[in-house]
Amino acid sequence: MKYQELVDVYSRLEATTKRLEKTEIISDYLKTLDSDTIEKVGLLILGTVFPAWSSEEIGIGGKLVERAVAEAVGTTQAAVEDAVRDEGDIGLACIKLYAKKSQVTFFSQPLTIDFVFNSLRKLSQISGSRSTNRKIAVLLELLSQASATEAKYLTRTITEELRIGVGDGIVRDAIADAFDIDKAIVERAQMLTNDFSVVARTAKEQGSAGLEKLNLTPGTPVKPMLAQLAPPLDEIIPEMGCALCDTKYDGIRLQVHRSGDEINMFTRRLENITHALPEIVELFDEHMPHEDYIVEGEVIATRDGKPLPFQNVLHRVRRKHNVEEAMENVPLKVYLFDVMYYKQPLIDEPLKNRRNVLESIVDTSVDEMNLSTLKVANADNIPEIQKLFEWSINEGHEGIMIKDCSSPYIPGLRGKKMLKYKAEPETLDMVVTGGIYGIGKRGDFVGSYLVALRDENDDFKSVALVGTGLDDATLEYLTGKMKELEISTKGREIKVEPKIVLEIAFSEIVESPEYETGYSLRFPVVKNIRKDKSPMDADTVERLLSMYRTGN
Ligand SMILES: Nc1ncnc2c1ncn2[C@@H]1O[C@H](COP(=O)(O)OP(=O)(O)OP(=O)(O)O)[C@@H](O)[C@H]1O
Repeated sequence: MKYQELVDVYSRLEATTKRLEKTEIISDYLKTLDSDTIEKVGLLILGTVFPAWSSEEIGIGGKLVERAVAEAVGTTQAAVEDAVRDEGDIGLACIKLYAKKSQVTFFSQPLTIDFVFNSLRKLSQISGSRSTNRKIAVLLELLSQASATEAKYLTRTITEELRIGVGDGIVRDAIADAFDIDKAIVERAQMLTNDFSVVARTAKEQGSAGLEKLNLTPGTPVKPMLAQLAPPLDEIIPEMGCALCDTKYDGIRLQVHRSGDEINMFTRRLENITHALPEIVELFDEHMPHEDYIVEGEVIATRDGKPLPFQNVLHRVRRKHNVEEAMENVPLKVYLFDVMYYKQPLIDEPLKNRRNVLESIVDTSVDEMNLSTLKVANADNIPEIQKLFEWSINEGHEGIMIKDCSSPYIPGLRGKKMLKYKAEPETLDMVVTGGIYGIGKRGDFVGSYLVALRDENDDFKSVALVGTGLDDATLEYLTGKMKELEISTKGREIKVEPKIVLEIAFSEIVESPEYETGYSLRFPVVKNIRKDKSPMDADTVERLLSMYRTGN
C-alpha cells in the first residue's frame, strides 16, 4: 500500500475540524486495507508507530530532522531553520522547501506504508557509536524518496506532532463504524490492550466477537480507572448503597504486574518505571504470591513515618543515577487498593470481591507493604466516613476515595463509580502551548505561560496566561523546556509543542472572549509541574465547562 494514500487521508483530515467527517474519512479508508496494513495504520493515523503501552519512542530531535531535510532537498540547515520559523512548523516548511528541491532522485520508488512504518521503528533501535549518522541515513532514505506532502507528514510523525486533530476517540469510532461494531466494545478492547494495531486488526478479522475475547495480559499495562469529584457524602453514599471508602494517598499510582518470574511496574501514563524502584520490585517479590497478577496501589514517600508531597516520589521515578542513595534518602511505602488479575482476569468482578482477593494475597507484615485504610459505608454510618476523612487528613494524606462496591474495574473510565473527596480545592491539569518572555533582567526567562485544555477533537484550546507560583529554579527549568519544544518565537512570544503539563489552581472560572475556549481563570497559580502526566492525560474543555456550570 502506498504511503501517499495515507498522506492524502491525513490531508483530508487536517482540512476539516468536524469530528463526524474525520470519523467517516478514517472509517472509509480502514475498509480498504488488508490485515497487515490496517495494523500499521491503526498507529500511524495517531502519528505514532508504537502502541500506547510501549515506552519506546522514535527519539529524533527537531534539529536532526532539519538536517536530514536540508540534505534531502539540497539546501543548508540554516535555510530549513528559517523556513520552520516562517511557517511555524516543520511539515509546512517541507512543502515550501520541496517545491524548490534541487536534488533529483533517480530510480526512486514510491514509499509504501510498510517501508515507512518499519523505517520509523528502526530509528528507535539505533544507539551507540555513529548513531547520528546512521539515523540520518535512515531519515534520508525516507525523505529523499518522499513527495512534498509525504515529507510534510513524515517529518511531523518523526517529531511526534502530526497535527491532524485525530485522537483515540475518533479512531475508536472509525473502527466501530468501519466494521459495524458497538463503540463500547471497541473502547473496552482499546482500554485493555492499549494497542490500536491489535484492536484494528482484530476488528477487521474477527469482528466484535474477537474484540470481546481480548483481555488483560500481565506484563502489558492497562489504562487506569479514574475518579470524579465527589458530591457531599450524605448524598452520594445513600445513592451508591454500598460504598467502599479508603484513604486517598498523595503519591504516584503504581500498576504492578507479575508474569512468570518477571515483575514490571507502570505509572498511570503506562510508563515502565521498574528500574527506578528496585526495592519495590523486591517488596512485591517477597510479599506477594509467585503467581501472575496485576494489582494497583499508590506509592508514597515518607520521612520519619510521615508522608511527603508527591514530588518526592516523582524525583525517585525520574532518577537514572544514584538510585541506591535515593533509596535511603526517600523511603517509599506502598498502599494497595485494587487487583485486576490474579491467576485470571478479575476486572468484571465487583469491587468488593476484588478487594477480598487483594486482602487474601498481600502479606502486610512489613512496614512498606500496606493495604489502603478502608471503611465500608452505607446510609447508616456516614459519620464514620467523615471520621475516616478527618483521620486521613490528620495523617497527612489527601482525603478519601469513595467507590461503588458493585462496580467492575472499567479501564480508562472517569465515571461515577469511583469518586475523590479532598480537602483542597479542585485544580486543572493544563497543557502549555506558548509563553511570553519577561522584561529587563527577567528577559532570559519565559515569565508567563499560555495554558490550554483539550477539546473533543484533541486540539488544545487556550484558557489563560499564568505567571504566578513559580520560583526561580522552576522558571529556569521551564524556560529550558520551552526552548527544547519551541515551534517559533516572535518578539517576546514563544509558541511551543504541547508537551508540558502544569497543575493550575484558581479562584474562579469566568467567561472570556480573549481565549480560544471562551473562558478563563481568575487568579491562576501554578501548583505543580505534572511530569507524571502526558498532554493526553490533561484535563479537557468539557471538564472546564462542567466545573463552570456546577461552580466547582
Ligand atoms: N485509595 C486510593 N484509591 C484510588 N486511587 C487513589 C487512592 N489513593 C490515592 N489515589 C490516587 O488518586 C488519583 C485520583 O485522584 P486525583 O484526581 O486527585 O489525581 P490526579 O492524578 O490529579 O487525577 P486523575 O484522577 O486523573 O488520576 C488516582 O489516580 C490515584 O493515583
